[in-house]
Amino acid sequence: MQTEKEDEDDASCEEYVARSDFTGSGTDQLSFSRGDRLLVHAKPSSEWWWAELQGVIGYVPAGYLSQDAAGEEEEDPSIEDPWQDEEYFGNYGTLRLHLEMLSDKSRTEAYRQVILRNSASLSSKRVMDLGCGTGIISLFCAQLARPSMVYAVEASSMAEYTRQLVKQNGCDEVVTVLQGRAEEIELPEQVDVLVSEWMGNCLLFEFMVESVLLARDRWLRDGGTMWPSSAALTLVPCQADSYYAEKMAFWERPYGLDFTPLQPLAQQEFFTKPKFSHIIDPCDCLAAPCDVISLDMYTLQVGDLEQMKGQFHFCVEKSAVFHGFTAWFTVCFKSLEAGGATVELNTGPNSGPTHWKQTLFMLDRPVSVCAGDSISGTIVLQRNPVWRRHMTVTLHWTIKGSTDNPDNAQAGTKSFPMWR
Ligand SMILES: N=C(N)NC/C=C/[C@H]1O[C@@H](n2cnc3c(N)ncnc32)[C@H](O)[C@@H]1O
Repeated sequence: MQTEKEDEDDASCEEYVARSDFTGSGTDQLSFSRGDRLLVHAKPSSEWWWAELQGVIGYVPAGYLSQDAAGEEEEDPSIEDPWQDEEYFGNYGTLRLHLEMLSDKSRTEAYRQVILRNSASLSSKRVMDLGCGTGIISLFCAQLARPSMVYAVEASSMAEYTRQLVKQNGCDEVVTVLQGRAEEIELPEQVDVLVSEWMGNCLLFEFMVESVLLARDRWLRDGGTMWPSSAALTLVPCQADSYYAEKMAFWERPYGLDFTPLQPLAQQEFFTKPKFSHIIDPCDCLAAPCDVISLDMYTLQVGDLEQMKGQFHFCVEKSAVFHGFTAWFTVCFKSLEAGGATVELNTGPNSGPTHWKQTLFMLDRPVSVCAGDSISGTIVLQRNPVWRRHMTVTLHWTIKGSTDNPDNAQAGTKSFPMWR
């Protein structure tokens, strides 16, 4: 028999259904699986609610929950595969993306340098190459070092060709190709080194990093090495005159006509999403770039990926038009030898070009800034609760003049879906 208080409590509780798995991080977040029915006790914020599942209480991301009207589990047919694996691995079953990655000398040479500089220490080591693609990293291991075994794991149909490449290059004694998702395959043993080239645009897009963390927890021995060992997302305020002219100013006087009524459409169409494969010229940077998010691949947890937050404070170095922010990433590979040299792969404007290039986030309206002004704020990478390879990047910024009094500060915020 429920007491009046319990009735009252239940009355204030609402039942929700989880639309996707969620792995909580920290003690106060509640983990759950898709289809779980949670009792929401309170909604302290629009993002995080206080909920209960089988007697356990904790914070849950509100975006993961839906209140299906009829009460039975209505599966949204459009969300048949939140990881879009069919399309994702389908793409990697063709050569286009592998050719792009292999043609990227900065990227591929960086991994080759890691193997070369650690070749002595790699002797008799067991290596897992997660998402090996055509197997280039595994072939470097067999060609430049003497590991005892390399498990080259590849989920797409490319794996059968990778097996041929391994045999064609006389590496089949050392390299074993396993076709399947890293989360599902079984290795005969733990490994000493987990190497993977998992970085997506803005570092995290595609969220292949989740697969790397799950494999780390399952197959990397204690004290084993993660390659990359760390990663950092870098941000800088920038001018983007040519992009702005091409997409927005163009409508001012095409062929002597006034097409400015189309500019709101242009803003919506060209500036709502980030511009992948932007190439920023170092002189477009309005301030010294700064690392806004840093990942330690030994301690990072899957739950941490739901929301990554960073802060920035830029001192504007030259008077210019502030069109937006540009982001890129750097990964580091620590040496297998204590004190050995770290190899770095930097995808920024002062390093060799890579296939990632940089990512440009255009403001809705450019702002003129002067040397000495400050641009400070936060960046939030919010993982999409349903489409698990996607995220939204939200920037909050405040521009303060060096001379103006503080209440002349200009604040702004904008969210950029990548891509849903
Ligand atoms: N975006 C960048 N940089 N690299 C993407 C690299 C992706 C490669 O790794 C494979 N891959 C991705 N995730 C997994 C997984 N969980 N298990 C096995 N293979 C996987 C893809 O099929 C591509 O061949």
